[in-house]
Amino acid sequence: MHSEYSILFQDAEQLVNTIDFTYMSDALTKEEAVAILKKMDSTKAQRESELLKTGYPSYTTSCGWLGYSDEKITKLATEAMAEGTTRFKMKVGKDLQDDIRRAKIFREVIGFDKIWCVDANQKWDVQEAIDWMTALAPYKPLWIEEPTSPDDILGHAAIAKALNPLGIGVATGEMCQNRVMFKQFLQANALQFCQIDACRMGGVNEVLAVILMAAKFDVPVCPHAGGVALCELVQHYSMFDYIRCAGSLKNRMTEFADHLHEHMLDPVTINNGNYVPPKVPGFIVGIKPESLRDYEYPEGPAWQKLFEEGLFEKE
Ligand SMILES: C[C@H](O)[C@@H](O)CC(=O)C(=O)O
Repeated sequence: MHSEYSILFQDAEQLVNTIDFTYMSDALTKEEAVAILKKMDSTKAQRESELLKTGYPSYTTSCGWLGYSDEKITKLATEAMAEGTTRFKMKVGKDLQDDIRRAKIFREVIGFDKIWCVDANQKWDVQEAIDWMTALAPYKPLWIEEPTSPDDILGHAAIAKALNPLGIGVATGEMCQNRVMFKQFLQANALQFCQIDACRMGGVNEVLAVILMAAKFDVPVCPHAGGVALCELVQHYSMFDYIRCAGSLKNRMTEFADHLHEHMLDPVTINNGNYVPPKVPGFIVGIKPESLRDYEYPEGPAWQKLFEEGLFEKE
């Protein structure tokens, strides 16, 4: 793995020099970042070999999308457990009684020994989020993701404070574009799970800054990956975080959304609920030429079929 992750195995000073610390020094200084990396150096090879053996923990969102029938949730969660998955996320926020019923189904299928999280995708106001999650607390969600506006840092802090006694953390970050926003979330104790997104952040350097800040605040990084090719990209960050920054897998897991991987040149592999470290060098995602050809708008055969079936009208 070392060859594929060479940039991530640079010495601490070299790696830290790739990060812009402007606006960050009240949360993490360059010297603190170097110290975090150096502290992990002596044991990083051991964590690298562990990852190569067992992989990195994933959680699945693919069983709990809004609109899935009770039967579909039961079927998919049962199948996921049979494949070794022990961490799950369910979408919430449309109807409370519907969420309570689906939460009950989830816990009946997976039990209370598995990790189960919920995601509201920015649906609620602050007090509404607190009330709604209080009603779901008996089902023991590890976190509520995006409970309110992704820009409302103080709102997230109020929700986190109110839900803390119930053992529910706040997760957010998929809409966060930069290190300054994450800095404030961390300083305000407004998130307990840091969900960097590989494509919404301003590049590798920006993500490395947030991973190092999260390590300083001892906040687990659990990357968002519920979109096209995000799993393929973000797995690298999780493995870097484990090997060089956090050094722990406690409450750390990377989202796995099981769609569209068949179009990737090097699709992610999940084995027994864990991401298998990629073997292809580089931080890249390639889409198969045949997929690009078939889905090119509007002449690609996939679009032509949709037009013929009347599902879409050609503009
Ligand atoms: C599919 C969208 O990107 C979004 O619903 C994914 C998401 O919020 C998540 O996976 O978390």
